[in-house]
Amino acid sequence: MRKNIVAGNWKMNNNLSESKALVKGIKKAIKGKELKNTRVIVSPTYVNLRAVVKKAKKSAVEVAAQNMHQADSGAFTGEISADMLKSIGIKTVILGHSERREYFCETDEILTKKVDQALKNKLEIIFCFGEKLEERKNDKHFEIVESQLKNALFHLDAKAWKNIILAYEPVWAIGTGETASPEQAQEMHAFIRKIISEKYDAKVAENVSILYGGSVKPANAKEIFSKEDVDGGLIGGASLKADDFVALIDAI
Ligand SMILES: O=C[C@H](O)COP(=O)(O)O
Repeated sequence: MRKNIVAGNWKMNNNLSESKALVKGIKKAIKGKELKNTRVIVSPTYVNLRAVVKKAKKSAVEVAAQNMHQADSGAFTGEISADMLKSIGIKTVILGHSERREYFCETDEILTKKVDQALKNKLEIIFCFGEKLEERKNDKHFEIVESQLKNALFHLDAKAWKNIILAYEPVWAIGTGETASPEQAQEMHAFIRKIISEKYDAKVAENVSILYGGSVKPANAKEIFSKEDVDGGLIGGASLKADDFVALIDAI
């Protein structure tokens, strides 16, 4: 059975003490809570990963990296490898976030390499994708999403999908305050499950968690998360305050 997931992407926010305080707050707030079928993940910036992993120890909070490089090692100044992440206790990595695609020129081709590299290193992937506003306006959103998934993930065999979490994030809804309606999210998530089922089988499609991301906050989370094919959220802004983030966990 697939899991619900509430994942906080802290992006380029929180210095060391802020990161430690935030994870401590989340850890304290969820202690003793019955999380049932829900995973809680936070994703600090690289330099704070180790400290957050340490603070999150002996709690239900898992820690993910926001990115990694596709090569094993070598002359790639400023980059981080899968092996480095693993060596500090990281088991999950976010790949393909629209900010990486937009500001750091990450193409489907590069993302395919990153996906393969992560899986080769036994890292679980939260794979992000989603259409831009123009694409939605021109009714191209299904086509775009399908091509993003096909290009970076459909070369994988069915077994590999055990280590894939999908995060549908319409670019027009990220950090804008504008959320996809629960119906728009459900429509897209059902479409995603359908194309995975067609490519693989119903079991793979049913077992993959599909998160929604884009201006999810305590006020709208319950309605979005209640949709059948929405298995939680990848949260930006609202993951930066422990109270808000925990309210989202409660909304599942
Ligand atoms: O990774 C998270 C998404 O980009 C959503 O960000 P947001 O909740 O601030 O809109």
